[in-house]
Amino acid sequence: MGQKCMEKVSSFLFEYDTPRMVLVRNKKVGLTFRLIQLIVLAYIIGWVFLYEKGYQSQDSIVSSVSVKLKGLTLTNESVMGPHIWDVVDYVFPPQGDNSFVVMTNFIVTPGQKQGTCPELPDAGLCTQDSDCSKGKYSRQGQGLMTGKCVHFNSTVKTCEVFGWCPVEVDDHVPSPALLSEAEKFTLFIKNSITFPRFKVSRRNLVESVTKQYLKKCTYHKVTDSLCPVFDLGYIVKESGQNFTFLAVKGADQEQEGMNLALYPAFWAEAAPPHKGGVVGITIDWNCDLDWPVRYCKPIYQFHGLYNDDSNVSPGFNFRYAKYYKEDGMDKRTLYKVFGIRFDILVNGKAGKFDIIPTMTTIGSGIGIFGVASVLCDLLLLHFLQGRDYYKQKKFKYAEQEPSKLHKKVKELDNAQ
Ligand SMILES: Nc1ncnc2c1ncn2[C@@H]1O[C@H](COP(=O)(O)OP(=O)(O)OP(=O)(O)O)[C@@H](O)[C@H]1O
Repeated sequence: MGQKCMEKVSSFLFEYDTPRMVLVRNKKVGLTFRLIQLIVLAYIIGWVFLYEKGYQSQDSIVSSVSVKLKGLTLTNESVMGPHIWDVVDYVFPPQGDNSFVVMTNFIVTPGQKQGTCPELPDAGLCTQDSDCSKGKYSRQGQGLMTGKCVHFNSTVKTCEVFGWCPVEVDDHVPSPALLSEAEKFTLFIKNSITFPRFKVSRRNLVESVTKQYLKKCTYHKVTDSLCPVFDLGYIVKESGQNFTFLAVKGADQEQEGMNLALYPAFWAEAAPPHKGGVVGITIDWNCDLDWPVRYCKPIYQFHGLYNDDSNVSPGFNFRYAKYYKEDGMDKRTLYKVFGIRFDILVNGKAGKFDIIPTMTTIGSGIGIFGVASVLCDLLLLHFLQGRDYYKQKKFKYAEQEPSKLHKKVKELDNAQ
């Protein structure tokens, strides 16, 4: 018993078993094997290592964006007269968030005060007082109904409401847009990023953007691709939209019966099929930190968002009011603002050499080499003409144990 045990231990310690290989001298199989190995090698080195940088570990980006706009424009419409607009007047919110609206058009309702006045016909007509439920408001209404049905004009009667009077009339949107000059406004984007894992921080004001350059540069995708000052018109054009149309209602052409025939033919031709008043500005940072950090630079891209073909609620608008006191009474000027919304999004990742992904990639690469043997075995044992011969050579066949011999072995075992 003890001797058997010793034998097992010594065979465990002092023996090494290795699989026996069959060397096949066949040109077809040999060439196929090398070809597959070559393809696998090219895939591992070319794609996995060089293109996908399988030797690097990755980190995602943490970022912050702030903006500043500059530009002036003059409007001269009937209600307000000559009026100059600067950045404080046309950017919402003015604090420089990464998502903001630039006003391009508006409907102004001056001198509103709390009181009673007839509702607009849009909110519903009436014929008698009982059509107007006191204290209620209609969905499209601008005040609470007083319960009276009054003349809106000589032909139409609407419910009287208690609200900010006179009510806003917004069925005529100025066209061309009042602030169409907004196309020339400039947008300055400041973007700070960090890759916390690699402890690398960068700004979009990279080494080549000096104080002097910043004062006079304007972004152009070919000539000034690192300048962080952008013309709004250029951004909208690059996003595949048409500023002139977008500015009217914050929506592209063909919206709500805009008659293209009224516009010069080249506008209609130039206008792409996009609609919607939202422009996405993306800043991409893809940094290979095995190289000096100065090569880590932002790439700006512009996208037209809301590009659907729906005619329902096109564009972008909201209301805001400026309040003042006149003769001891609270009054306000109401603005329905049409604008273009800009959303700045930052994407990016950084990679740096790391031994763990390198070893993992090499390991999986070696594993993929096994594919060559599997495919060549398939070819050799199932498709080649001499497949039976190769099977004979590859496999050692063992028939079932002869029963007599089996008995003898058992007897010997028992005798021991
Ligand atoms: N929207 C913009 N368009 C063009 N240039 C801009 C814009 N915003 C800022 N700049 C210029 O970029 C530089 C850096 O701007 P920053 O806001 O840091 O300085 P600033 O002196 O406070 O700017 P400013 O007082 O001119 O608004 C300044 O020269 C500024 O004039």
